[in-house]
Amino acid sequence: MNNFSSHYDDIIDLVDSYKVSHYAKTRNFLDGGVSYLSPYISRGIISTRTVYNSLIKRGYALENIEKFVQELAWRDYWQSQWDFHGDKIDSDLNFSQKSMQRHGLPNSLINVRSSIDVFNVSIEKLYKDGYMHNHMRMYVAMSICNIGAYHWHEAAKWMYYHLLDGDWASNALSWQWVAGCLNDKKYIANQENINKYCRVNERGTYLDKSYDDLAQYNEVDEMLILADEKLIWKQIHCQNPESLVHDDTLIFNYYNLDPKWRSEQVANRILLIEPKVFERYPISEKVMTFFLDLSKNINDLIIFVGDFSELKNLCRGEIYYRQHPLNDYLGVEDQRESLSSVKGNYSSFYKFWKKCKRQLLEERN
Ligand SMILES: Cc1cc2nc3c(=O)[nH]c(=O)nc-3n(C[C@H](O)[C@H](O)[C@H](O)COP(=O)(O)OP(=O)(O)OC[C@H]3O[C@@H](n4cnc5c(N)ncnc54)[C@H](O)[C@@H]3O)c2cc1C
Repeated sequence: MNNFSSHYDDIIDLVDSYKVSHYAKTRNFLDGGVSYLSPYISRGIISTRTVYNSLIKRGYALENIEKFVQELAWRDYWQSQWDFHGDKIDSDLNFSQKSMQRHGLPNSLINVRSSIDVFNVSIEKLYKDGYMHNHMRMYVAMSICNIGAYHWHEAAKWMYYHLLDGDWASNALSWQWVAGCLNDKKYIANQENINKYCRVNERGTYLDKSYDDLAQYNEVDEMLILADEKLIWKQIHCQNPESLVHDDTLIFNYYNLDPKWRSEQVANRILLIEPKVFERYPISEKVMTFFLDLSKNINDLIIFVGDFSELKNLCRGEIYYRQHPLNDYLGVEDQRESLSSVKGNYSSFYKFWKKCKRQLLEERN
């Protein structure tokens, strides 16, 4: 069971005490030495840069922790793709999803009735803890999209709904990567692979086949029944203020909860919850509670539920916010922190990484 603390000092302790040495060798195993930092990075309470700086300060050299830093860079890469493509990441980006036959979600998986036990255990854990290991996310996504022939979009929304680290760029684009919408190649894993990385020994399942057989799959009975699943976010009720005390206003939101951001500035601190964002990308009650708990690290924060335009009417002075593709705010925009300043559209992660790594090495010299 993962208990994700919402206290800032605990989070910084986690960053500063993370032992990265076994990461490259063990990260693909369900019980491997991963960092569990994604809920904090996704909520913008810390950044990929915070994590990298902590490692460098502790004496690690980039060459010895490259795999881990590459994973941090994957996150920045997906973000830069979202910045570049905007809403286009909500549909098949580079290639249409091939052999797709249905929309919706398979009842067996999302209601924990799969004939593959380790899927049931992991999905139950997702509902309970709000976390799923990266390799399991890939297995579940490939089962839904490439075996069950479901379109990726609703399934991605379902996973995002339950993840404490829900980040629409990492989520939607990873689902698209699995479904072959980014590079026209579908990701498939068979039961032997799952058994190895999950340390189980399941036999005779629908995935217990050779890769050639799996590539020819037509239909799997247990994947055909659609779930009647509605993702509803529970609006929080709060009384919006009628006026604000200070001249300037800092906007925090689902993607920016950094208590260190402009912390010296005298300003109103507003947690802006725009219903239109959560209607489009709903989150579960559990995830909402975690988000609100994390926001308590920001002193004197006022929760405002409504559109930016309504908030703007209450503000006298300058409005400050951090850049994010979901924001259509007006005011002074600060950049988000990332590993490097590399931005824009890169057709492959490795082209992006090459530039990012060069910057990281240059900054060392
Ligand atoms: C289908 C699918 C859906 C996903 N949805 C999300 C999501 O909604 N939010 C999210 O943050 N990540 C998502 N990921 C990426 C990845 O699974 C998680 O970032 C990772 O599992 C988080 O666990 P960790 O912090 O222990 O990672 P670690 O392995 O310790 O990695 C350190 C950090 O690097 C970044 N990272 C690691 N792997 C990836 C990756 N494959 N892609 C992007 N960044 C990565 C994360 O910020 C992570 O915190 C998804 C992956 C898949 C395959």
